[in-house]
Amino acid sequence: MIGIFGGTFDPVHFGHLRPALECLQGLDLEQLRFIPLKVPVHRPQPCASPAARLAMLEAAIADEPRFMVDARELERPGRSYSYDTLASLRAELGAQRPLCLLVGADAFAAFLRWHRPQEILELAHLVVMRRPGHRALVDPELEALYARRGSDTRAELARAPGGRILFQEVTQIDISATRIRRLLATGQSPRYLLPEPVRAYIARTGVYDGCGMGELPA
Ligand SMILES: Nc1ncnc2c1ncn2[C@@H]1O[C@H](COP(=O)(O)OP(=O)(O)OP(=O)(O)O)[C@@H](O)[C@H]1O
Ligand SMILES: O=C(O)c1ccc[n+]([C@@H]2O[C@H](COP(=O)([O-])O)[C@@H](O)[C@H]2O)c1
Repeated sequence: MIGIFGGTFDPVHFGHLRPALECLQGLDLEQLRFIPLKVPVHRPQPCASPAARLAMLEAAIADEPRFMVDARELERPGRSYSYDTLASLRAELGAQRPLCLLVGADAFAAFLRWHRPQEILELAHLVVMRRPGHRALVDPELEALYARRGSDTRAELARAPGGRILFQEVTQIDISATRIRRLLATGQSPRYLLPEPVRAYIARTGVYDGCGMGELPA
């Protein structure tokens, strides 16, 4: 099984990395691809450039052999729809290989408003990571989807290319990229919230200088 973890990663932090590693280990994934988006469908444009977010991701995962960065969304013009990304991965990896799309609880809560959600679920399994302060099953429609597609076992995911939804227990880490950008905007250090090479990259390049504070999630 291959894992796919899409995000803005503006910047990548330990709230991404530790839960992602626990999914990799818990589901015994062959590899986990971090896929930074280019043009968000659902939120304002990222503060750091695609090249900077890519460089920070590469620095963050360099020591974990089964982690890799996949830059296909950065190379594709237009909005970064997850459906398009999964369709292109499917074309490369074949119809049968199980794909697991990792999403945090907040991303999953909005899943039915994504572009072509039903088709996404045909192309891949969804692996939902709980996240502090966020509910995953937020409405009856999503609950109904989970009632039909929910799964508790890795074995069930391994048997099909996609179509199941699994909640993976992960360490709860209350870190967001918004909070890190706010610290930087107020001249405070983000040290220990993200990997040291990423912190050093930010300090060296000034990539977040002049970036707004952003809204903290409620
Ligand atoms: N602390 C965390 N715990 C679990 N999942 C997380 C955490 N932070 C982010 N994620 C998940 O990682 C994916 C990418 O998130 P993203 O890059 O938007 O990070 P973020 O910290 O939420 O950023 P921002 O604060 O800019 O919205 C999403 O599926 C999100 O739910
Ligand atoms: O394709 C969509 O319609 C869609 C809508 C919202 C979010 N996503 C994807 O969900 C992932 C997490 O998004 P975010 O904002 O939490 O970084 C990222 O890969 C987004 O491209 C995708």
